[in-house]
Amino acid sequence: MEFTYEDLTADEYHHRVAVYQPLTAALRELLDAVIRTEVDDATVHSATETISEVTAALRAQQIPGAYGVRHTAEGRGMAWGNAVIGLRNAIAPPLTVVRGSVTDPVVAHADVELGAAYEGPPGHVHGGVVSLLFDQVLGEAASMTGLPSYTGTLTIRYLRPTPLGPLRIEAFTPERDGRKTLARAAMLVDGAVTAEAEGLFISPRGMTPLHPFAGESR
Ligand SMILES: CCCCCCCC(=O)SCCNC(=O)CCNC(=O)[C@H](O)C(C)(C)COP(=O)(O)OP(=O)(O)OC[C@H]1O[C@@H](n2cnc3c(N)ncnc32)[C@H](O)[C@@H]1OP(=O)(O)O
Repeated sequence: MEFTYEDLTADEYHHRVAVYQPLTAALRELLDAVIRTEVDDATVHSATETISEVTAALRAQQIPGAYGVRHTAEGRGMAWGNAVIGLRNAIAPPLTVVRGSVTDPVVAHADVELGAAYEGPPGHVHGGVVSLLFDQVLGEAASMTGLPSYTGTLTIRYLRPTPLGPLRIEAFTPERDGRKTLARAAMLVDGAVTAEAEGLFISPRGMTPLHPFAGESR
């Protein structure tokens, strides 16, 4: 698993953010609209054709596989295809993980609003999506020293259904032992905990440290 160095100036980086963020936001709106629309069949057929044309236009020039996890010389992360935080991934909620310091009581947190695309039980967040969000926030909390850490184990306790809408995840790392980090997190809605997670995150043998993580994920 290789991280990719992308030789971008800060201006080029911000330019790309300005180009792709609105595209992804528009597609995210489209996902929501497709789930909730009640227009007539002819309008749906016409929309399907229009979407196919847009897809063909974007496919005119493509990279061969997945986006990868890129980073710039300044240490800006560009996990833009990531399923949870990806700036170019409309499936991603998207989550912006805010990292503090490893000595803070809450080392990382994220606020996110989940809509119709994340439904499991009626009006509530799918259990797999709850797990997905926890995995990313815990992983980033564990990786804050700059050594990327991957999920070895992840246990979720679903205390009550999590309603769609705004929610917060708070993570902390009570134990760090060499390449292994124990991380815990809570999911909160209006200050009440709906789910808890605990995982062991492990940095693979021989992994090179990246720029120490601070601030917001991208
Ligand atoms: C950078 C931002 C991070 C974002 C994170 C997003 C979260 C993710 O989705 S990560 C993707 C999902 N996870 C994966 O794909 C991980 C797949 N597994 C692996 O790559 C490897 O098995 C990995 C890295 C976990 C461990 O491999 P390796 O470095 O060879 O471990 P190894 O040297 O055998 O063991 C190291 C220690 O960890 C323990 N260990 C290894 N694997 C596990 C495991 N799955 N569960 C519990 N403990 C384990 C070993 O017992 C050993 O402990 P000790 O040092 O006390 O003897």
